[in-house]
Amino acid sequence: MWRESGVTTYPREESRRRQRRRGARPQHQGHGRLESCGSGSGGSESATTNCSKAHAFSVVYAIYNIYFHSLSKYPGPKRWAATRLTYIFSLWSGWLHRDVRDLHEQYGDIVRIAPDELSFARPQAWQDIYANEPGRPAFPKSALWHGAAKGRPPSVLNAIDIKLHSRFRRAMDPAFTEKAIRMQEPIIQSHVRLLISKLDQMASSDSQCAIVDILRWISFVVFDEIGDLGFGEPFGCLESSEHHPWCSMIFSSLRAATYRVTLRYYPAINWLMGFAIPKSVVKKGMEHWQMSVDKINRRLNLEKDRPDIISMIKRDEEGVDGITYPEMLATSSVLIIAGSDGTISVLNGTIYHLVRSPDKLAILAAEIRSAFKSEEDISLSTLRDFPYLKAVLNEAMRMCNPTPVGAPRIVPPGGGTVCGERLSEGVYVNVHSLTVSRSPKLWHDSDAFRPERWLDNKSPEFAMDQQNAIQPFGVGPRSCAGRLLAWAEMRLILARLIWRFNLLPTDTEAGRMEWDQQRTFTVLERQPFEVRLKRREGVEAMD
Ligand code: HEM
Repeated sequence: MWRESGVTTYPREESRRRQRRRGARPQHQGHGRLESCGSGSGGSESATTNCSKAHAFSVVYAIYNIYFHSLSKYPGPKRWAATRLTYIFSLWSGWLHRDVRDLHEQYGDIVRIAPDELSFARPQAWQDIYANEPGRPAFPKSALWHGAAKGRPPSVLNAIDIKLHSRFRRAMDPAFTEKAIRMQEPIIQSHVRLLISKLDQMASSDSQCAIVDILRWISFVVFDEIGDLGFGEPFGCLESSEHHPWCSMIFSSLRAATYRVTLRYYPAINWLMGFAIPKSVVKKGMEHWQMSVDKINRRLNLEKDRPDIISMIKRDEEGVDGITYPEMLATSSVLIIAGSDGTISVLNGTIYHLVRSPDKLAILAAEIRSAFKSEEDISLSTLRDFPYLKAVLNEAMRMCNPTPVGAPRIVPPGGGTVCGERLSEGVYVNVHSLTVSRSPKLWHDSDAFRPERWLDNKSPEFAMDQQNAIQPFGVGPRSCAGRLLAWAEMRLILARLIWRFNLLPTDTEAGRMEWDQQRTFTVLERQPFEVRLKRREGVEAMD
């Protein structure tokens, strides 16, 4: 390692070695090459002149960005600094998370990844960007990335104004406390029980062993749970063993939403969006919204004291001390997405690593199986005190971060300081989650799944690990509202799976899925993952 411009960098050879170790990534196209206009054989003279002017402007703009912009002093490739296009093409390819990680390896822990954006790979940046500090609020979200869609009411996720957002959080937070989750436990347990019984049937029907796409089943249970808590009715995924159209729609729309957002970087061509998006996609989006409206209306007509999230969110039609009906509509849709995506990815990632690390799985199985005589004794309150279970999930969140690209913020009017660097208003900043999760500067044996690093009595080799480098639930006023619920669900689902089944690898194509070969469109685009499930000896089949 050496230092350049006050920023620690890796030798390029080390960077190349790491790339080789991770394996070649699938080919993708369009990497930051600016299209040349050319004159075109039949083009008119004026078109040629306009094209030449545009070309000249692009060149001047790129030169300005590279050499004269206030961020020029920061390291990074010229191709990324010259125009936003390189970033956008990388984002569209689904490999932005890995491209930026490679840039950090090559250029250090502060890298310029667009004319007006810096990526940070230092733990301190979490505090500086996302936390409220005395006399200085957290950096805001930007309208570009998080602005509400036209004609839609604001939700907790896209409420950019600080006061509006804090009204949302004051109204919602009571639905996510320890006490609230205790009240929600019977609903959560009922879905986990149905999951286990469905899997048990599959394991029984095929000589006590079944190959299952565990990602699919985790998605079913998480969607049913959050649907029941957030909309007042499950999606019925477990019952039908199929994704409900609402859930399938989310999967297919995230990539399109990422593409759409990037057009906002170019307001002059943003209008193209109307033509670029196929009518069928627009229609599906409207059906999706209508489905949410119908669901929430049905729930609001149900009894008030059903212990779910909806009943615990404070309402106020004046919008002063609670959230209004339209805000509730927008927020409950968002809750289903925010409340499912991370949990599904982390649980899938946990199982992915456990089946590849039988020694760790054996320790976890011993911890869980020795503690409970009966599966029905497994409850949220008992699982809180299981150190290895907690360590396994923490390590899975490090290795399998559901949002490896991070969460962009914008420097507010008046400027701001991140890691000692004074930045002017309007600069985009981000902590790059993938890099800080896997950096060998921050973690011992950084690319290996080692839950032991999170134990109180960890071995000295992990003493220098910087555990505050990862913040899977974010930091500050906009950090995850549902983190306690996420922990509760993850502990319960994993413990009950392991209590009943032996989880084994399988040599099918989906069983050989490589975690780091998954693409990211804002969140991870998960690939099917198969495992073999075998009911433990001595455990009776479920009714
Ligand atoms: C392992 C699972 C989860 C992870 C890793 C996770 C992670 C995160 C992160 C990093 C953020 C902040 C995003 C940003 O700063 O832009 C966030 C926000 C949020 N999460 Fe989660 N989350 C998880 C599960 C849940 C669950 C179960 C719920 C409950 C329904 C939930 C509800 C929310 C909400 C409402 C926000 C928006 C908070 C705000 O803007 O004030 N999350 N989550």
